[in-house]
Amino acid sequence: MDVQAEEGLITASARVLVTTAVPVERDAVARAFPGPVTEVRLPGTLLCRTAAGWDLLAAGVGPALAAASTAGALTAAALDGAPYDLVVSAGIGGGFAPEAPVGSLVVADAITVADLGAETADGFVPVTELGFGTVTHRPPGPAVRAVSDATGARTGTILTVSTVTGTADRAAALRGRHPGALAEGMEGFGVAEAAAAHGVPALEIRAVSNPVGPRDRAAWRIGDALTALTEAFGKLAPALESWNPHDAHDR
Ligand SMILES: O=C(O)c1cccc(C(=O)CC[C@H]2O[C@@H](n3cnc4c(=O)[nH]cnc43)[C@H](O)[C@@H]2O)c1
Repeated sequence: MDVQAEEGLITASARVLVTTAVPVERDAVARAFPGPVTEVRLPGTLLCRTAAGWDLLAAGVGPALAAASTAGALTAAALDGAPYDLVVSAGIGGGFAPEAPVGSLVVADAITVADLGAETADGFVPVTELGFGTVTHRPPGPAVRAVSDATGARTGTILTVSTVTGTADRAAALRGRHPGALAEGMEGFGVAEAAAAHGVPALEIRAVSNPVGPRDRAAWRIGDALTALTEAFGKLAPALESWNPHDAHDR
């Protein structure tokens, strides 16, 4: 161990857990890594470990299952004496026009749950204004910049929703409440909640497969988004390898 490592200034390669919703997204991430992928069975779940040591988890669709699966993997790693340094929630998502067109990439500087709260006669009230909970997790700035610089991803808020937006009115309402929103998905906030419970920083990265707005399944470009996801991880993995987890709280 060199002097810098002893002083904790530089760590060995960060231990990274990447969560996706479904196996096809996990496999798109895996294609970015050279070498074989090995399977690691955990109680109730299956990790895919790349030759670079990154663990990939298809954690399920929606914030609840994503949180439960991510928490399980984090707990297993901690009990094994090899806790993760970083969790990355990744997948396809909806993009708000015109800033995040189909095929583009977004990295979150805020991971915000859009529909956790109460409906009132005066409109939606987030759970924090009711006096409890959290609605936003803020990823570490240096890691967000490393991803953005490496991949060209736009940086902004990624919303987590339990119901996919399907109308122009709903899209406009979300943008009205969250002017910095560039994309929406269904898992990021759940993953970030699990990571926060373990004191581990979290990122969210979405490759845009469809516009947020009126439902139009013919407009989905899932293949293009999965290709963008593979290309993004090919660039961001080396960038995050040199990111120091001790910078996690440095904005
Ligand atoms: O049936 C529909 O109209 C519809 C439109 C978009 C997405 C879906 C899904 O069921 C996919 C959910 C899955 O993919 C992520 N995702 C992709 N696009 C979006 C979106 O526009 N809004 C929210 N989530 C999206 C999501 O993270 C899930 O993993 C159905």
